[in-house]
This record gives sequence, C-alpha cells and structure tokens, in this order.
Amino acid sequence: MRKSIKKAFPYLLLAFGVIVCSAILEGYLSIYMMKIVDSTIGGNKDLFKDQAKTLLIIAALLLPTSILSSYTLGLYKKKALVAIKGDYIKEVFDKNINEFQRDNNAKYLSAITNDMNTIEINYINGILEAGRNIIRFILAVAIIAFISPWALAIGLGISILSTLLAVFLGKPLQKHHNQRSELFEGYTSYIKEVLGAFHIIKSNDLSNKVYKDFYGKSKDIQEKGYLIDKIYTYFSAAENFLISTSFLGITAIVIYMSLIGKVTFGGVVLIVNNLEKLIFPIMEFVEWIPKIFSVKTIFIKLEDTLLNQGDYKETLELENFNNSIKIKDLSFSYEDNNVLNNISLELKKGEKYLIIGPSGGGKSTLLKLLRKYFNPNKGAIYIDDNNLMDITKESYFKNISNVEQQVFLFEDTLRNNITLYKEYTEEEINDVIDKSGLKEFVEGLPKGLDTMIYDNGKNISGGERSRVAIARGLLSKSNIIFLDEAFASLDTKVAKEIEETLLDLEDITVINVSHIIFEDTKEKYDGIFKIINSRVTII
Ligand SMILES: Nc1ncnc2c1ncn2[C@@H]1O[C@H](COP(=O)(O)OP(=O)(O)OP(=O)(O)O)[C@@H](O)[C@H]1O
Repeated sequence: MRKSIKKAFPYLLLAFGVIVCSAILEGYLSIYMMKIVDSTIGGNKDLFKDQAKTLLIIAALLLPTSILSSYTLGLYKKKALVAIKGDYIKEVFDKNINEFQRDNNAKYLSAITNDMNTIEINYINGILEAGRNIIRFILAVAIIAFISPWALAIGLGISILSTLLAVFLGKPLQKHHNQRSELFEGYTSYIKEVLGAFHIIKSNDLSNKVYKDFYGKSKDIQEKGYLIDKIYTYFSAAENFLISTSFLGITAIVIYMSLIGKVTFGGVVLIVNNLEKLIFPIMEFVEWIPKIFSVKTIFIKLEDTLLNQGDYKETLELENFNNSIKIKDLSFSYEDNNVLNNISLELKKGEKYLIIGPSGGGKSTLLKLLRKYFNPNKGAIYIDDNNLMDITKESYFKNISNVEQQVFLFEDTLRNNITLYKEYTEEEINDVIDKSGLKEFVEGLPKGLDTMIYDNGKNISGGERSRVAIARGLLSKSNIIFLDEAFASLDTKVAKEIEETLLDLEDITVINVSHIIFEDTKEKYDGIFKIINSRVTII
C-alpha cells in the first residue's frame, strides 16, 4: 500500500521544492536584516537606504511562495489519497471469490473508511509536516551556524533528546493504533449488520439490545482513542518542558556572548528569532514521527486483507465450451468436514441438469466447485478435457453465468442492468429480452429499457429479477448457466415459468441446484442428481 502513496512522490518533491525556495528567501531576508541592524547601530545608515527596495521585493515574494506551498502540499495529499484508495479497491477486486466470501466484508469497509482516514491524518499529513519542519530546521541551522556554532550545538543537543523521546514513545502507540483499528473493524461490521436487520430488530423489539451493544462498542473505541490522546499528552508535556527550559538556557548564553563581544546585537536578535525555527520544527517533527510509525501496523493489516492464499498458476485460456464437463473422483472438505466424496459425473453441452438433496448435503459446495470459486481437494473437473484448475478465472467466467436467489441490481436503468455496461446492438438486446421472458414486462414500462431500477431492485419483482439475471447470461453468450436456489423466493407459477424458459434455451447447459422440484417439468431435465451423504446418485 505504501507503494501506492509513492506514486504521488513527484508532487511531494514539487511541494518541498516550493518550501525550500520560500525558506531560502526567508533566510536571505533574515541575514540581510541582521547586517542592516548592525550597520545602523554602528552609525552607518547607507546600507539600509541601498537595500530597502530589494528587501521589500523579497518580503513581497514570500506571499506568493507561501500560497504556492499550501497549494502544492494540498495537491500531493489529494494525489496520494486517490492513489492509495483506488489501488486498494482495485486489489480487493483481484481477490479470489471464495477468499473474499470467507471474510466478513466489513473488514474492507473499515479499511477504506477508518484505516484510510488514519493514514491520511497520521501518515500523509505526517510526511508533509515532517518534511516541512526539516526544511525549516535546516534553514535555522544554517542561519545560527553562520552566527554562532556554540548556540547551534546546544540547540542540536535538545533536538537529539526530543527525537529519542519520540522513538521511545512510538512503540506503545503503534500497538494502541492497531488495537483501535481492530475495534473499528468490529464496530463497522456491527453497524452494517444491525442496519441490514432493521426490520427484524424493530419487529422483535430488539432496539434496546442493539442500543446496549452499540453503546459498549462505541465506548471501547472512544476509550482507546482517549488512551492514545493521553499518551500523546504525556509526550507533549515532557517535550514542552525540555524545550522551554532549553530555550531559556540558550537565550541566556547568547546574551552572555553578546556581552563579551562574541555576537553582535543583530546576531542576538537573529539567533533568538531563529531558535524558534530550530526548536519548534524539531518539536513538531518529533510529534509527527510516532504518528507516522504508528501507521506501519495499519499498512500491514491492509496488505493482509488483500492477500490471496491460493497461488496456483492458471495457464489455460478457455475460448469456448464445446463438449462436456467431467467431474472425476472429486472429493472436497471444509477443514475436517468432508462434504463431497469421490464424485464422478458427466454433463453434456446444451443439456439441462437438476441437482437435489437434503439441506447441508453439499449441493451448493458442488456448484461452487463448478463455478471455480475454489478447487477440489482430490480429483478434478474437466471442461472439454481441460482441468478447470488450469483454466484462468477470467476466461472461465466469460463462459458461465449465475442466477441466484438474490440477484444484485445496480441503481441504474434496466438496460444497463441487463447489458452490465457492455456494448450490444438493439437487436441483440431485444433477442435476449424475448428469450428470457422479459418482453411483456419491458413493453409494459412507460420508459421501457430506460426505466430506472432503484435501491437494488425494490421496484421490480423477484421473478423479474431472475429473468434479468438470465438475460445477462444470454447476452454475454454464456455457455453454462448455474442456478443456486434461484426459485426459492418466487411463487410457484413464476418459478415454473422461469424454469421452463431455461429448459427451452438451445445450446446452453443449465445446472440447477434446487430444493424445489416441479413434477411437470422434471421430465424435461436430461439428468437429475441427488447429493446425499457426500455421494451423488443419479435419479
Ligand atoms: N464456507 C464453509 N465453511 C465451512 N463449512 C461449510 C461452508 N459452507 C458449507 N459448509 C458446510 O458444508 C456442508 C455442505 O454445505 P452446502 O451449503 O454445500 O449444502 P447444501 O446441500 O447446499 O445445503 P442447503 O440446501 O441447506 O443450501 C454443510 O455441513 C455446511 O455446514
């Protein structure tokens, strides 16, 4: 993830370049001011008269450079955040389907909101502020060294002490930031769950329980934040004490040096003025250092969420599906739960299959294996004699489509929901609308295909949703359609009509996992398999 932020590095260089220019102007102005003060006190006013105009121009130039530095710092921040958020989402969608499904997706939600927020506040702002302070510090070092190396040595001593303090305090902060990030993850997951279950909570009078649970989780997060703030407070107090006593000490030393004639009056003014620039940047710098380091654990956590465990190299591109799917001696278990045992089946292109069996028997697992969500533990699935394990996911997914009980619909037009944002001719679209049984529905809509679908399809029926999923599959020229309990929430008449639509599709292989068997359509299947006790029987 840090690599993503590095993409914005040129903008960081630009911002720091502008700050360096501004610092040089400031330094030049300070030294000239000192020379003028000393020469004026010494009775020579000519230098002031000669240089007044130049100094005014330099002072005026500080205004645009400071505006430009704010602008370039903002630009870097924007580019870095867009890069890291964009790359994170892209990599989430590179995850294997099974690995993504295994996790609670609140983990990703929390990463893209809470963790990105912490990265922005502590890491990106930290880099900007630390860099800016280093530049200010170097300027002060140069100016003070020019006047008195002694004053510089003392100032640097304080800086080293402050840095050691920051490194020492950074460790516990890292741990607490990580724990807070985990609490945020649970909190996001909980909010997602209770908002999703709103009607169950209301209708079962669970609001009080939700309130209590929410209060507990929210309190834990606030307490952790409070603890982090407390550590920062102790840290700042120790640092303030160190700095203010040192500040007084150095001022006294410089005044003494002036009394014994080692520093001019202008030099005293300049050193006292630049001591602030020597000490405060370091003070701010050391405050940012633990914040920057504390984000390290968040980067590691984000990268962990993106890791794909399965690293099997897929080498075959499936252009088309022409003959058959062969399942040979396939076994699969979830850890030690053996779900499928030595299954062998052959499914032919264009034929229609129904898979039935008791709940928990392994029907959905077989379907997931056929959909390539994961690979078998033993045996194999062959698509036209190619081991499915070797076929790339991208090329395989182009050949299959899925009709689920819950068909996902985007908040967009019916057309875009069917085409899934790909280009097709009107003729192709009308053809699949006809074949999927959506024609009457579309014709009845005042805006036809341009009708908007709202809130994941609240304005269309369950049967229409299933038909949209079938239309998607037909339009993308899927060779195989998998159904997973697609009829479970439909009334019998609608379910039967959709099943008949599917059974009438020519050249398309349909594999339907269902509890529901209609006696009158049963005969239309080319094969019915029952999964029971980890084995398959042909009916
Ligand atoms: N991701 C998983 N991790 C661990 N065990 C799982 C997982 N998914 C399913 N199982 C277990 O595997 C077995 C088979 O589940 P599967 O969902 O394949 O059955 P099913 O026949 O489709 O059931 P149903 O008809 O109720 O949907 C069950 O014992 C189930 O608890």
